[in-house]
Amino acid sequence: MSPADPAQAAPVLLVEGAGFAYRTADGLLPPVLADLRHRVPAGQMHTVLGPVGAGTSTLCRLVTGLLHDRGETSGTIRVTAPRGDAGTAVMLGDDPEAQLTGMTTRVADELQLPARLHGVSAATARSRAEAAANDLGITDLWDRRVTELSGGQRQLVALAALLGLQPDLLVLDQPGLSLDPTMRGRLSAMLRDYCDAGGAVLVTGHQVDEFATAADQVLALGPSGLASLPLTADAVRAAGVWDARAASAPAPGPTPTAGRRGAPLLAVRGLHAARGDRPVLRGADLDVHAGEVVALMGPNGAGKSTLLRSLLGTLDRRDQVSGTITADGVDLARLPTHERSAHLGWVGQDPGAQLSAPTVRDELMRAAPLPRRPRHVRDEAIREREKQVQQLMRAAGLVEAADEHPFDLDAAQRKDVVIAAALLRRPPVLLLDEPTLGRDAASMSRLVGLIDMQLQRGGGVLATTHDQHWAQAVAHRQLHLDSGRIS
Ligand SMILES: Nc1ncnc2c1ncn2[C@@H]1O[C@H](COP(=O)(O)OP(=O)(O)OP(=O)(O)O)[C@@H](O)[C@H]1O
Repeated sequence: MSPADPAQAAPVLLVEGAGFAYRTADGLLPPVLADLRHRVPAGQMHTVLGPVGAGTSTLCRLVTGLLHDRGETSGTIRVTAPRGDAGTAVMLGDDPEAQLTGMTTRVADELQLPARLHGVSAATARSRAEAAANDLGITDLWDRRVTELSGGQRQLVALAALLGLQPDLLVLDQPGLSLDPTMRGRLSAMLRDYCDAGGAVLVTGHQVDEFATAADQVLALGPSGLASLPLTADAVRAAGVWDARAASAPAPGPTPTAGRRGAPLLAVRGLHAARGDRPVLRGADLDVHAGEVVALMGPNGAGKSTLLRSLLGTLDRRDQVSGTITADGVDLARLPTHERSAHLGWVGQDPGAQLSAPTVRDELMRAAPLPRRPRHVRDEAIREREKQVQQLMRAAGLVEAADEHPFDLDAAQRKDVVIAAALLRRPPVLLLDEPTLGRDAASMSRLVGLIDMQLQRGGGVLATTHDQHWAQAVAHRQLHLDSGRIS
């Protein structure tokens, strides 16, 4: 057998009868993964899809050796280099906020750090970083500060830094999360080149996107393990996965025309915003009417989050904002953030930043202030809140997670907790930054259910998203932000 012969050579990734069970203080939990069998040969990209909770993220951590002390592994998992020695595997995780090392200030340093920490010479680390930045189209970020990147920019910088390690196996958990369609296309082309150069790639996720259609094999992860997944609409639906290629989301409540007859709930005119000395918004205008969902689309770094945060008044002090923001006849631009939040409910890109209670139920019970006295009024308000919380947890599919710590939930569920909390404050307009990230089919339906509750009570929604098909199916109007203006 010659290792040079790809048909005979050991696969880069061998998974043979593998499984994993997490350990808690009370002992081993039932296995999340059991008896998995699969091989990824050099030169191939395989995509494993499954609903939230199927274990796709656990699979990524298992094959990259990140779970040793978290529980019990069974079976064999082996990564092999082309010459037959033990190979290297690296993983890009699914949390865009937690991707970066936190040890550098500038993007150029962040891109070189992993290679430098693995003993690669300074000159080689730099040339690899330059090549990766070039391949991913992020050379313009080279001199930027790491803290000043948008969500999508962070994701690409983290990936470029990992590429500097030249791993045999690249494992990517939901790499399309936070990326605009152009960047998703560019990344999947880059992964193909990586395979053509002899690497192997394993991508996991909950959605059929560019990474599934570009893969050599697509598999579904379900209760009975891994099985080949044909990318037909029926098979994808049966696997519980969201099909980002087709507009299959149920549309939410009231028709836009009904709401758009009256004055808008929110009117934004001539909004300018600069992050430090970098102009981002250059005179953006938009309206949100009662009963409508407005989707705000635009490339990574276009300024969608900047726009939402300008409305709420939560940009940094050194950032400059001007323009008028009118809600219910009030110019919000003159109000401090806590007063704006009576008009605008906020669900940011990183739901973790908005969670503080030890359980989901507590988070929702505390979402809006309750009267302190007299006692009977407070008791009545608590009973009413409990009813609302129960109803929202049912709509958000959170009943079983009521007593869990919000940080133990997956990213989409965490976001649903924050949306439910925002709904309890009954804001006229709900601002959702990337609500579609990381959702499977069931979780997309629950999102529409929550949005529908806001519309049914006469509110409006302004949501940023990179999911064009979701926007087509769910939004009553789509706006495009580019070069600081909205069209
Ligand atoms: N704290 C900050 N300081 C300075 N510049 C920033 C800061 N945060 C973001 N930026 C820059 O402002 C621009 C707009 O970023 P923003 O996060 O609003 O974009 P976005 O459209 O939401 O992007 P994405 O789709 O990737 O989330 C980008 O060039 C980004 O690098």
